[in-house]
Amino acid sequence: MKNPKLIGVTGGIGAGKSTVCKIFSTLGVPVYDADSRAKSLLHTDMELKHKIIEAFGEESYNEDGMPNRAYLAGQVFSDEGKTKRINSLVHPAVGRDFKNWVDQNNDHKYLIKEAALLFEAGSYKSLDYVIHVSVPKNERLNRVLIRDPERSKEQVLDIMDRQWGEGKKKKLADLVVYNDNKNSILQPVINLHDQLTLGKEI
Ligand SMILES: CC(C)(COP(=O)(O)OP(=O)(O)OC[C@H]1O[C@@H](n2cnc3c(N)ncnc32)[C@H](O)[C@@H]1O)[C@@H](O)C(=O)NCCC(=O)NCCS
Ligand SMILES: Nc1ncnc2c1ncn2[C@@H]1O[C@H](COP(=O)(O)OP(=O)(O)OP(=O)(O)O)[C@@H](O)[C@H]1O
Repeated sequence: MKNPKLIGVTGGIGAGKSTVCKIFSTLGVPVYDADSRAKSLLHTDMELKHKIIEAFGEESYNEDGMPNRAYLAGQVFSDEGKTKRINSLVHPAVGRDFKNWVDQNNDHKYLIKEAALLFEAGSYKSLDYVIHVSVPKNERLNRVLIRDPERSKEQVLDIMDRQWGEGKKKKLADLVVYNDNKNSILQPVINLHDQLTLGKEI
């Protein structure tokens, strides 16, 4: 057991967290994708499923038992109170799941937790370092509209309103990686990997 350092990768919707994490993954570093895990827990964690139905109604799940994501997105992203409600149900379940995952991957020098809401959810406090992937809001909007053709501009702006702004997150981050049209993320990520592999501080 190497008692791995825990590194968070965060950033607003469309910043490029998954893109950054693909590089870490290619370098052989295990990545915990909190957003995907959260979605998976919505149907595999029965206690969570019951709580979601209690809070948002039977329509929260399709007939095949899978979450009705479009319905849930419509519910939670347009209403701050409802975002808080789903977060208060999902985040503790993700926290437990992440702990188990760390225990299963503890033979690495460091591990990555990718999550959109590391700061908002407070879970950054249990990590060693947090990397914030930064891209101006307009550029993120453009990228998400290309990536997610099913979302309207208003829906993406609603999601952005549910997340903290760039300034607040940059202040809390240990390192900011710029993924705008002027900078490449490749070299900063490789440099970081070298530092962490050698056990150096960020
Ligand atoms: C409401 C759900 C079912 C909608 O699913 P859908 O496939 O439409 O969206 P997806 O999960 O891909 O989210 C799109 C983007 O929205 C952002 N986002 C997701 N959940 C939240 C949230 N609770 N608050 C703010 N932003 C969020 C992220 O940037 C994410 O990448 C889903 O987002 C969900 O289960 N959210 C609650 C879980 C959660 O908090 N996840 C994020 C951190 S663990
Ligand atoms: N430097 C870049 N230039 C242009 N497009 C990019 C760049 N980096 C990432 N993208 C694209 O932007 C989109 C958003 O990136 P990605 O999915 O990695 O973001 P994310 O932060 O994981 O988003 P989300 O919070 O929605 O999960 C993707 O389609 C990705 O291919």
